[in-house]
Amino acid sequence: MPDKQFDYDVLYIGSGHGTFDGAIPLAAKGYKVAVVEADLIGGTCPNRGCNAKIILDMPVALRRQFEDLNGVVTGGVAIDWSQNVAHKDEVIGVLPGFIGGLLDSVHIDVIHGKGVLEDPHTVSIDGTLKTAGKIVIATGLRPNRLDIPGIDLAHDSSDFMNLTKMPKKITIIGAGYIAMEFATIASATGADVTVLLRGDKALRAFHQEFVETIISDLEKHGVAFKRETSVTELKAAGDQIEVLTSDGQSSTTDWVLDATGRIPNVENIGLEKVGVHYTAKGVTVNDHLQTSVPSIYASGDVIDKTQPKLTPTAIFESKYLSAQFAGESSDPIKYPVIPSVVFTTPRLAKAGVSPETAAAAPSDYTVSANHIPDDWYRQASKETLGDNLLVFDKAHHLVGATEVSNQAENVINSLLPAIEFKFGPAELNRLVYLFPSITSAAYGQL
Ligand SMILES: Cc1cc2nc3c(=O)[nH]c(=O)nc-3n(C[C@H](O)[C@H](O)[C@H](O)COP(=O)(O)OP(=O)(O)OC[C@H]3O[C@@H](n4cnc5c(N)ncnc54)[C@H](O)[C@@H]3O)c2cc1C
Ligand SMILES: NC(=O)c1ccc[n+]([C@@H]2O[C@H](COP(=O)([O-])OP(=O)(O)OC[C@H]3O[C@@H](n4cnc5c(N)ncnc54)[C@H](O)[C@@H]3O)[C@@H](O)[C@H]2O)c1
Repeated sequence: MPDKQFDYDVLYIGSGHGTFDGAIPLAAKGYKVAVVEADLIGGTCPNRGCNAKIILDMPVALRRQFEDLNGVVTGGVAIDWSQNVAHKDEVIGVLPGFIGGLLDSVHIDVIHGKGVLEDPHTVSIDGTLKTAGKIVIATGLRPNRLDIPGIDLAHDSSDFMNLTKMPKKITIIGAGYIAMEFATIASATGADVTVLLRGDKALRAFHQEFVETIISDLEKHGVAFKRETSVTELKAAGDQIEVLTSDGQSSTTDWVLDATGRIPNVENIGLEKVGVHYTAKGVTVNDHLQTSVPSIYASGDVIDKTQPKLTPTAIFESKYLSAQFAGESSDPIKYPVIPSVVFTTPRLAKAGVSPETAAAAPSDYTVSANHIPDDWYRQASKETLGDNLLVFDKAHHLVGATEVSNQAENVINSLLPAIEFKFGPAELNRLVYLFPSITSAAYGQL
């Protein structure tokens, strides 16, 4: 029950999904909760991550559908970038107020400013001290900055999403989620895009054959990929930027996106002073998301973890902590199957046991392969490329799926209950789906 010796029962540092999905139900149960936020309420995902990005991607995905249905649908489709950004701003602009309103509705104190740990129960916010029985570090990640001369000439993902005019020529450093998604958006909007890969692989956590499908499709759409090419320096060259690379070459571009990863916000928040352990990957926690200081927990992207640093993971963790703090459970955290998707066109999505794990243990798993254009439902939208791999255990339960296609995120989402709850024939036979639909197409393959 609420503890009267502190200002709050729980104080969260950061207001992203690692906080608010759990803080709101906790406060609704009568616990006294505070949220400290140095920037926009709601954190990265709504303001400069998932929500913002997917709005900019909507016309890009639509353009792809038009392209596929070319001949059936006639007339060109061009993306007006400034309208696209204006639309994004209109939709996400209200989100901090909306999320702030949800916090307010359950009497959570929102304190604006930078939170710094002073002791195991005290946080200072720009000089004001607040105490809490429990403190949650949910400070998230920030963009990595390459350590090369001239890096100040490069930009990050937030700058890209706020561009008022799409540059003619864009160079992207890195080949992870942000690089591939933003290369897709920029190219579809008319930019001449070059992606520089330090090694020879993009999207390392995904099935490489499917990653190559995306790369060759982007290449067909004009994106250049240069592998084994590290950037050594950026130089101002009039209105342009000169990009010097490890192969001794140099090229000019209008705009550079440094998409070399995101790093945890663990510095200058008092972790050393209070004794909270952390690594370069984030705050170290036990199986109750508790740090090395028992009254201090961590949630969301700032945790050093093996699970993907994504919004669904942050939501699950903040809800887990909420139930712990309310005394509803004392179980260690047990992560469900966490799906992930790269919003390129086509999309690349996956969940559960990977084809690589299955291939390494052929006595435990079987894998079935499906070519997307063979399915009549995908023929309806003239999808011309795409594949999936479905992984089954010995009892023929679906335990993993990975797909590259225009509708991969919806296929993987549809299959998720079967993977998480290990549906067998009895459960599968009880499920009927709206027909025709992507879900019925997805289950038709099992
Ligand atoms: C461009 C981009 C696209 C993305 N797209 C997707 C997607 O499509 N799907 C998906 O699942 N995930 C996506 N992500 C990842 C997703 O945004 C994160 O996983 C999610 O936001 C993590 O939530 P969080 O609460 O842990 O951290 P954040 O949302 O980063 O919140 C942390 C908050 O803490 C605040 N803060 C930091 N230090 C302090 C301090 N000392 N005092 C006070 N406040 C502080 C920050 O200002 C921030 O608001 C994307 C990320 C980016 C950058
Ligand atoms: N669809 C989604 O769910 C989505 C979309 C965008 C971002 N995100 C989240 O944001 C995080 C950050 O995305 P990201 O794309 O910045 O990171 P990432 O970790 O996915 O990719 C980083 C890329 O930079 C490369 N790199 C790293 N150091 C480098 C160096 N010194 N020189 C050259 N290349 C280097 C890596 O090899 C990799 O290709 C993701 O891990 C994910 O959690 C998710």
